[in-house]
Amino acid sequence: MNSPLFSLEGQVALVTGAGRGMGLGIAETLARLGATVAINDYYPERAQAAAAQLTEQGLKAIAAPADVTDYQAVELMARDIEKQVGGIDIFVSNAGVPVTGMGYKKFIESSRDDWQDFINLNLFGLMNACHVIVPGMIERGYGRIVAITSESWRAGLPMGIAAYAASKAGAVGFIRHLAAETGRKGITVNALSLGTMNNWDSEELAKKTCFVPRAGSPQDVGAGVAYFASREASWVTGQVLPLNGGSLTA
Ligand SMILES: NC(=O)c1ccc[n+]([C@@H]2O[C@H](COP(=O)([O-])OP(=O)(O)OC[C@H]3O[C@@H](n4cnc5c(N)ncnc54)[C@H](O)[C@@H]3O)[C@@H](O)[C@H]2O)c1
Ligand SMILES: CC(C)C1=CC=C(C(=O)O)[C@@H](O)[C@H]1O
Repeated sequence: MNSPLFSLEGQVALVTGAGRGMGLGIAETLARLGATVAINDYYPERAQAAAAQLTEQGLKAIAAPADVTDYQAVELMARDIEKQVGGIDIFVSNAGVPVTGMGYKKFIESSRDDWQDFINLNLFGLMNACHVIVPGMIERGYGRIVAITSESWRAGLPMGIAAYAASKAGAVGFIRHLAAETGRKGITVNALSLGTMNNWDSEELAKKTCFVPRAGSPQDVGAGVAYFASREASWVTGQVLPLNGGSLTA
């Protein structure tokens, strides 16, 4: 019998920063589609609680704590996931808000240390994991990579997030090149670009700025990732899908 459309049965997915927020929504969606999900987070107890939340619902999940900005920690994490549940078929790079917070600051008032946190997480965090995970995907001839970026990579905003936006733009440049280098090996690499989401007290802003007048949810993000992560999306690569309720249309 053919599997149902968009089934991820038998596949292993790693989602970074999945202990809460958008990442947890992504992990739950992929698990509901049948994947075994490795829940990464910087905070081990957060990763464990999220994995327990999913397994209590009868879904397949394990905790995979690590700081994604630390290359060696990512290597160890990937090896451990492989040992426990098998090679990683789907990688979602979601961790993007530093554990020190967004630290909103006008660019000229920010320091090089402030910039470093964003670049380390959104650019090196993504590159570390891809460098570790892609060789296994190439060996198996299959892989799906999804990076979570932010509409701030393409829209100038006066919110004091220039370094964050630059790190997200860097991630978009990177995924396009990785897509070009891996498309012939059965791997697709795409990004979802998020607008105003519902975990940052931004419902009022979203009501004013979105055609669909609400902030986006972890379930909205999970559904977008599920498409890119599916076998069915095998001809979609190097693309960025805006997920923003219509707040930006160009
Ligand atoms: N929430 C929004 O409004 C919004 C808007 C646009 C884009 N985004 C993007 O969506 C993604 C998820 O955001 P969120 O709002 O759910 O974030 P969040 O802060 O609610 O959760 C992110 C998780 O990532 C973990 N994390 C942080 N640094 C890490 C590291 N070095 N290694 C491993 N885990 C780490 C945190 O511990 C946290 O549990 C991010 O990439 C963010 O940039 C969010
Ligand atoms: C442009 C707007 C929809 C927007 C972009 C990026 C955000 C982010 O924090 O990453 C949002 O807060 C949002 O306002």
